[in-house]
Amino acid sequence: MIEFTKMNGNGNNFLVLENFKRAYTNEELRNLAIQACNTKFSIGADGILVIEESEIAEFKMRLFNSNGTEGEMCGNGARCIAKYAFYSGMASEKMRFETLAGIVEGQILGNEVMISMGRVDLSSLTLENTIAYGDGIIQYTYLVVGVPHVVIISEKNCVESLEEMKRIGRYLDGNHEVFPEGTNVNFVQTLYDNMIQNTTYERGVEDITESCGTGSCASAVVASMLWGMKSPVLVKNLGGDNKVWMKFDSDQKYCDIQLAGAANFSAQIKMLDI
Ligand SMILES: N[C@H](CCC[C@H](N)C(=O)O)C(=O)O
Repeated sequence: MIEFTKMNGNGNNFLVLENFKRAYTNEELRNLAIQACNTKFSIGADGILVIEESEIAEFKMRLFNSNGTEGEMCGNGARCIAKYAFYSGMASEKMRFETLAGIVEGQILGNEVMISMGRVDLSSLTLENTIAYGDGIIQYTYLVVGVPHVVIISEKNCVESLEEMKRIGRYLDGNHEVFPEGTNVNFVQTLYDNMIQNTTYERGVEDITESCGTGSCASAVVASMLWGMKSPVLVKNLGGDNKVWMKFDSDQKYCDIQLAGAANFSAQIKMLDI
């Protein structure tokens, strides 16, 4: 029997698993993610968030996506883990934890959680790349915010439906010549002055999710660089809002990013039949 806590950040939902004594090997965690995240035959989730000991911070967060791959970072997941650590007495309101993408800082702010994502390297960022798709081309920006992200302006590329977003997402994620590690794909649209709509196809889930934290940050950076949007940018996702603060270096080569939004508990689960 395996005990999980189910949590979500704006509907981006995870099964939290403690693995302090390294009771589960990487292989077991991969298989567990594939099995437990299956909605029809098991519990269902976008991924498993694993908490382990860290030698350089208070604890370590790992993400195993629903297809069994391990992601380096997860913004919505980081908020959930911070809340989990706080409510289970592992950390105080302010904490530092390790991820494969480096150390992040979390702060509990009532029902919301703020995550300092650290410095994002923008030195190799080109805003308008093109790639062939069907009979035409797609214009996109590529940047890494902990994990790889493509940002596509929906209107400019005439992307209208979720089905089309999923098709484009799967096509780019699967194009390993251009994206050797695969990629998350965000579709962004301006709503008002400092407000955007962001819809994300997630690598590792191979589908559109309700929200993506690192994707919200990637889209906010692009909105700021392309449209001059001022920080903080309110990022509307299908499942709720994320707020993104950005501080660019004077030459725009680096950006310090903070992400805030909801993190909620939904269930305590004992998984049977493994
Ligand atoms: N949903 C996550 C991103 C997960 C990244 C994962 N899909 C990968 O790239 O392996 C977030 O809130 O930032």
